Amino acid sequence: MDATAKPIKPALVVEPEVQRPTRAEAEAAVKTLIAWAGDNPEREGLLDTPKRVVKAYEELYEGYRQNAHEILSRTFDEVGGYDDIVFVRDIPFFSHCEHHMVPFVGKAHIAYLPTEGVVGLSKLARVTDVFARRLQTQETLTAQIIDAINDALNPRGAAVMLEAEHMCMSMRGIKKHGASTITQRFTGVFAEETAEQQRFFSLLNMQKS
Ligand SMILES: Nc1nc2c(ncn2[C@@H]2O[C@H](COP(=O)(O)OP(=O)(O)OP(=O)(O)O)[C@@H](O)[C@H]2O)c(=O)[nH]1
Ligand SMILES: [Zn+2]
Repeated sequence: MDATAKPIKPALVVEPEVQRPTRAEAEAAVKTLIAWAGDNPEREGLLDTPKRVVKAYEELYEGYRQNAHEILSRTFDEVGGYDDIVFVRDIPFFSHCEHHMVPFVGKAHIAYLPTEGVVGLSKLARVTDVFARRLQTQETLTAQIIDAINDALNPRGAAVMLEAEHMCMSMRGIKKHGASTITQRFTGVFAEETAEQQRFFSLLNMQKS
């Protein structure tokens, strides 16, 4: 390998390294799971369910076919020299835990300090979805979002906080409805300077007008 080549970060790997089964194989697997749950996959109400589930999976897991770097590649320089904090909070997301394939649902709060122009605000929400629409842990999701922002925008600092409820803890297992999990990661000046970190928290807690 060329010693200067930049290694691909796992966060930016788009395609899983597995052979994708055919749609028919995926539908057959759903049929098996219906029977495993205890129902009859041949009864009328369930006949089209494998098709619908596979179609839903295409949407729920579309992040595997998307590229965060591409989404963040379009930046705007004409922002009147603005170089202070850009903070988008309360971005709703849905993901699925990689242990049980059950949803976890919550909000992302994302901030960065621009250096080379700013990115469209919606792109921060899109990047959240690129990684949320995969099988995840909340920790990995947090790390992948901030890695993608750092990689694409080279900001002076970035901060990502996620708060979510995991249905695998509410609907099954320990059954603790309402428990929320918070994960956060700071890089650059948000990691190095307490004052910047405090600014993140005060904006996070600021009353909405
Ligand atoms: N750290 C972390 N754990 C998670 C996440 N999503 C689910 N889990 C946990 O993953 C763990 C899997 O534990 P296991 O003991 O292997 O599986 P299990 O027998 O189904 O566990 P229980 O949920 O306790 O019934 C559970 O404790 C879940 O709460 C996540 O995003 N991050
Ligand atoms: Zn789980």
